[in-house]
Amino acid sequence: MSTDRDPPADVDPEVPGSWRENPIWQLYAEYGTGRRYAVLGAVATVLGRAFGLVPAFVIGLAVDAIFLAERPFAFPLVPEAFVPETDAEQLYFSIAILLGATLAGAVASWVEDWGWSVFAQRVQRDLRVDAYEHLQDLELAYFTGRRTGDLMSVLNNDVNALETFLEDGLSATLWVLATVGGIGLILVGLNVPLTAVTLFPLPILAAFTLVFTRLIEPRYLSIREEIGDLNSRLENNVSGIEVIKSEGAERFETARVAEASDEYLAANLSAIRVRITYFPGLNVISGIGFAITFLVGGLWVLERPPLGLTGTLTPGAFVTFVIYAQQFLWPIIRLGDVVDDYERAKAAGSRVQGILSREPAVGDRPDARPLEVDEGAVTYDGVRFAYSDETVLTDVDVDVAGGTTVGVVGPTGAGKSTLLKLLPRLYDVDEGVVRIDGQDVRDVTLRSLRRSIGYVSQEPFLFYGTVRENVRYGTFDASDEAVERAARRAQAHEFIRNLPRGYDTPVGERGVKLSGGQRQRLALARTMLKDPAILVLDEATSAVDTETEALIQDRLAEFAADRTTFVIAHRLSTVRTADRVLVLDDGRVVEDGTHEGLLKRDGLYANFWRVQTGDIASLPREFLERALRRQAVVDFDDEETE
Ligand SMILES: Nc1ncnc2c1ncn2[C@@H]1O[C@H](COP(=O)(O)OP(=O)(O)OP(=O)(O)O)[C@@H](O)[C@H]1O
Repeated sequence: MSTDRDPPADVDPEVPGSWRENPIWQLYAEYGTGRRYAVLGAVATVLGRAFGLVPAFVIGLAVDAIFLAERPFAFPLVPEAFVPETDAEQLYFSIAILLGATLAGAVASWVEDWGWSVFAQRVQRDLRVDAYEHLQDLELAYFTGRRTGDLMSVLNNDVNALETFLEDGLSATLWVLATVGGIGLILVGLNVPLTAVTLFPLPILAAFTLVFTRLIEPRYLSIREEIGDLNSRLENNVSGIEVIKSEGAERFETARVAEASDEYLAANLSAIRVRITYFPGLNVISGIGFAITFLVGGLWVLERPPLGLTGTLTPGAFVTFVIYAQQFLWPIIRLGDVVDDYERAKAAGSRVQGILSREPAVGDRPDARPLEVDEGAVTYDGVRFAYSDETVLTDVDVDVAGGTTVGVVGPTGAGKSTLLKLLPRLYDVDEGVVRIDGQDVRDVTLRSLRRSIGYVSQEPFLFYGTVRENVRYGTFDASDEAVERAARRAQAHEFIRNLPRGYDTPVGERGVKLSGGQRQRLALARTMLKDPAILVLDEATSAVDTETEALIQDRLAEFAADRTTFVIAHRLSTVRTADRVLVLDDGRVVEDGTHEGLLKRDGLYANFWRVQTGDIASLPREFLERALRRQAVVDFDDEETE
């Protein structure tokens, strides 16, 4: 089964050998539903090539039959009755066939492009939607372990690379086969020995192409790596522009971008050096081959067959040979491109497959039932949890009666957020059980579970859209009145009204910039509209000023009265009125009671209270020493100071 420690999306999984396991084949088998378009494209490709070969043949025939009278004016597929008799008529007939073939070639080319494009575009669309749907079903841990840029590049660049290959690569392969096959057939029909001479450079061209592919492959790979680094740097810098400016780090960053660009440049130049040698090399080889055909054919027409060859060669057949011999070069060059596109598409396909074949670690069990919330009682029973190697929660046993408001406090990194992320199964426990009204959260459907829990985080995310759309997010059928009611309850209505277009003001990326406190209030409104049975507020009001917080608290108390509510807060005044306060330290629940009770107990909570009421002088020395040690652990986490 997959784990957190799987390779990131930009690392190609091993591609198995059998063609059935080839990622392009697998994706084609699954998504190539528009196959009839591909078949249409293929037929048009072959026909188009056939029409494309007609002119050289007709010119050769016209030279021989009309001008030199060396052979009869006869076409392979045209009945004799249709062929005119006089030279002038034969010339017009030849021109008519040339024009007809050109026209038919144009129609075939249109059908070819249309068929292949529709086929490839459909695969691209279906594959992207499917890969996205699958990706969003994967557990949160999958996302936190990966760079956003990598995942974006799978959904964008890799899916596009596949589309390019399906659209251009497959048709180009057929085009090459049809060209070489068609020319070969005609040449063999005209003169077998000279065909052998004309085809002579083919194996040399193929070997030369193979060497080129071997040399260029690692260079292309290194270009992809360098562009990945450069993109990550640019993406990071654009997101962090505020820090760059406030730290006056523009020159430093320009130098870093220049450095990444230099590496990209070097990688590109290295590939360019190989590529620009390849194409002239192809020209030289095929040019020599062409010259040999010209020489042998020329001598043959002028005097007699050279090199001990036998048979006849008419001047017209010689012209046809010369034209076709030149046309051999292009299929080979195109084949080089196809091989290149194929390699790229195979790597891209295996990355897309990497996402599609991954089973979500957090998902519905086959027999999952909808969650039934009655009281809203929450139980943590012997819970242990670790993010990969680091154990964050140990032996957590908590019983919360339905309708209770529970404050959760503790030093930074104690595991408060993690504890509550286990409730909507953003992560699954490693040991123990989390229950809601006696039902293991892993036994119920994710949809019903998450509908029943409202989770407001410290840094709420706003989608690009209007304020109204953001509040309505998740409760998509809510009326405008309901949206406004929720906003009033979250103390957001007043500031929304003062925005340029009120509830219709665009926010989120590229929208009006809202303050941290305003964003938090929109997120609260979103949750209040959802009206969940269980509410989790994770530092949900940390960014609002104390005066607004007091107002929000008042409304929240009313909202939380009949539902189970967890409130994580550093500001202890926020949890003071809670029915119960859990104090977490180093992944364990170390204190549990009411505000008054915990003050009397004179433990960790009481010391936090002293800090917040400014009574630093009466803090025990031991508390300060522990705080210092804890800071060291938080700051230098990987050095394991404790
Ligand atoms: N997605 C994650 N992947 C790996 N480790 C994580 C992840 N999220 C949190 N942690 C680690 O787990 C520990 C507990 O984090 P958590 O956010 O639950 O603490 P917290 O008590 O809510 O802290 P704070 O008060 O600072 O928000 C920390 O050491 C943190 O570094």
